[in-house]
Amino acid sequence: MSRKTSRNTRYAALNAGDNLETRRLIDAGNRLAEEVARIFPREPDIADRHYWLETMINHVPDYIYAKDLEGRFLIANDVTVADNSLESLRDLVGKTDFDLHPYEFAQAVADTERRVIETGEPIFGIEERAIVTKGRDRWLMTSKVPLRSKSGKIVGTVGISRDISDRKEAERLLEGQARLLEMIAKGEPLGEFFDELILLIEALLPGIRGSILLLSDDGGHLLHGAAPNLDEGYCAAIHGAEIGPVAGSCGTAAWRGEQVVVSDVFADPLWQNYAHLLRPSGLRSCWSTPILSRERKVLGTFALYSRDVGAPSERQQELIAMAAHLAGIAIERKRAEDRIGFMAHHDSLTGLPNRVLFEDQVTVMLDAIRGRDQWAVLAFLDLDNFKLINDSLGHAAGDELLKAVAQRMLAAVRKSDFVVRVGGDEFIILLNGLPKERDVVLSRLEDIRAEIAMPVQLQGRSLQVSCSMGVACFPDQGRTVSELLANADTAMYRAKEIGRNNLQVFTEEMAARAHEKLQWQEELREAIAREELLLHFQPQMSLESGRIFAAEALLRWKHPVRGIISPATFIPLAEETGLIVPIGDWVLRAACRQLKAWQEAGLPPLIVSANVSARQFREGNWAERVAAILEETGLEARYLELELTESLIMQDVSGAIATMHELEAIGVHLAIDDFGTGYSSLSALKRFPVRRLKIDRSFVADIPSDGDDIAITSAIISLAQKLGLRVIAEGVETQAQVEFLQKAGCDEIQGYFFSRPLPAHEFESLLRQAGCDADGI
Ligand SMILES: Nc1nc2c(ncn2[C@@H]2O[C@@H]3COP(=O)(O)O[C@H]4[C@@H](O)[C@H](n5cnc6c(=O)[nH]c(N)nc65)O[C@@H]4COP(=O)(O)O[C@H]3[C@H]2O)c(=O)[nH]1
Repeated sequence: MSRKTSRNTRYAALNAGDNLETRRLIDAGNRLAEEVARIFPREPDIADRHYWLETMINHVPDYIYAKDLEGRFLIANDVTVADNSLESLRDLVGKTDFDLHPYEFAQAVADTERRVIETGEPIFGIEERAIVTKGRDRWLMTSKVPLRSKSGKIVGTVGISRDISDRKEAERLLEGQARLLEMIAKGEPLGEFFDELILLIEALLPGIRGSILLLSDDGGHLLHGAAPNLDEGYCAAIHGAEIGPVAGSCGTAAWRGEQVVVSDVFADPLWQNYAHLLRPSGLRSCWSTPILSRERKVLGTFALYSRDVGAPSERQQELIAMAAHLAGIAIERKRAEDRIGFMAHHDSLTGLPNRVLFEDQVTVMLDAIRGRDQWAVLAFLDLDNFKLINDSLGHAAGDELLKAVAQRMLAAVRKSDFVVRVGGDEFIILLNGLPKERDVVLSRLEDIRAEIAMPVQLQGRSLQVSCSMGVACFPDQGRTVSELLANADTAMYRAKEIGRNNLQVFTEEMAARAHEKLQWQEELREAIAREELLLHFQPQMSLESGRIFAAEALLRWKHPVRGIISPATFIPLAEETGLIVPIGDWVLRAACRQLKAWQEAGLPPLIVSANVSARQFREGNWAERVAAILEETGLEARYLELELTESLIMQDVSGAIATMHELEAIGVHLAIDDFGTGYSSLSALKRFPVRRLKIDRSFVADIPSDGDDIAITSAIISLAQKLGLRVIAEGVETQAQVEFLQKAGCDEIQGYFFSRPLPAHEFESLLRQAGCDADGI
């Protein structure tokens, strides 16, 4: 016995390797041998020994058996007999595995035993799937050693097999879970994931069939998810079934948000409307568990069907819970992915496709139309005065308006067309496959414009918003996406230029104008650096003293080719492009520097006034910039007057007043230019910290012949007097105008009557001649 023990130990060392089960098996054998040696007397009675041995092996839960050279069972312990569904050892002795099990398994066993017999070498720890005819299939870990006679001759085999089904199942579950998690991580299609999940559960629970149903977006119906081994007809019949308090296992589970176990579908009232559908399949029980989100909202159901009547076992419940949990993760993950994908390609406010999606798809759409006798029409669309609505009614109202407009556009186009929000209040509409007829195109687009212009109810008000459109047709007005976009943009620009609320189709002439404008813009950008800008000065005269008290600095551009260019030509461009900001700084610096130079040259005190554009004024730190320029040029603030147009102030009255106070605090004076054109209210005017009103040239021009202009001018003068403001009339050209203004009580005049704007040196001569008197400084 001790000799055998040491041999076994040696085998263990040789063959077991790292296999834990094998090692345990061998250790158990070794311990058994030692125990037998300890318990048995040295020379026991042979019958006792036989009995003891038999008792012992019958207590071992593993299968222990010996076979002859032909694989016939010679002896086996009780568990081997019982698990082969036999009554007694006698029923087993003399049988081979071919008598007991399916051919393939029996053959595999016979092959192993043959090897042991032929080599005389034992084999330890073979893992084999025992596919048995009777009883349940199981996984075994088997060791086989040669059975020898007393003389050492091999007369058969001895086998020990341990049922390792539980361990194998746990391993299989772990592997399956890992595979499923990997599928989730890789974002594999949900259908494939569900199939894999159900197949895993079905493999772990033989005879059971699984199904996954998904809750519809409206939350009222269950839709087919996966059921790889359920009858297709049954799946089709329950697809779209309504959920409710009496709606089979799944419909009821989704309705209640909790597991519904139906042990017998033919006896349970929950199945009254569905049982007949299941009858052909032979399935009897159905246990359905809701698949829940992290917030515990029902996403769908995971159901198991069994041929047996009954409820799930503890083990089955564990698997159901695991499967429903994994399905929930996969669905949520997929939805999050879909959401991210949607958000990356759509505008979050309106839900319309965004520019990314447009750029992804537009080429394909254009390619589809290429070669056909049709147009794809690309329209840029911009809401007119959207900013005003946004600023006055608030962003929430602006958002509502955008949503309403987006819906209207969508409703006005066909499914094959494309409406895109490019940003802010800008949209692109791509109409696909229109006949090449200008009238048809225009009428379609005008219909869309009319839809947009229908009143919208916002915050209890009825609002109407118009839009400007720029249009380019593929392929005639752009053969590539970028050409088409650029040309539609040019047409859109033109639509805005001619007063908004209209539609312009791209023309070559527009392109030429746009090109020319671009050139102007470049030249203007360089004009500052090339020192092509200069100032002219126009005197402002007091009607009381008849003397010059101020000079308005007026910008000129000395173009190397085009000669002197009037600011009326280039200031609008400078404002549009933002170049007015550096240009405005230059003007202010040059004006202050010139006045300081005149002061240092001994000329009497004089005010210099400069125009300020809206864009400059809106620069956040504008008052600081003015202060810095005064500091830099050394001019005292009280000699500087800034002319703000009435319309500039009216764009944002409270913001303008705040900036005006900042300027006032520095010591700079302010005047309102073009007064009378911007509809400032009397109450607003009272709040402006200004010193002077400048009557717009247009009212002065027809004085004294035009009665209306006389009335307006007189009203402005008396208004200014009442508010304690000085008033100056600009554009004064005639003696008659001067006389009228004098009589009306106007304080000051500016205009060709007295002098045109002059270059600095000529203005200086005029000053020296006429003298000056900056009263009130
Ligand atoms: N018909 C007529 N016109 C007269 C008479 N007296 C003066 N003018 C013109 O009227 C304009 C007065 O300037 P404004 O109303 O501020 O109108 C200015 C002002 O809005 C803008 N501007 C000029 N310089 C600057 C500047 O430095 N910055 C900004 N932002 N705008 C400027 O360009 C506009 C045009 O400037 P200019 O061409 O210099 O035109 C000047 C001046 O030459 C007259 O008796 N009859």
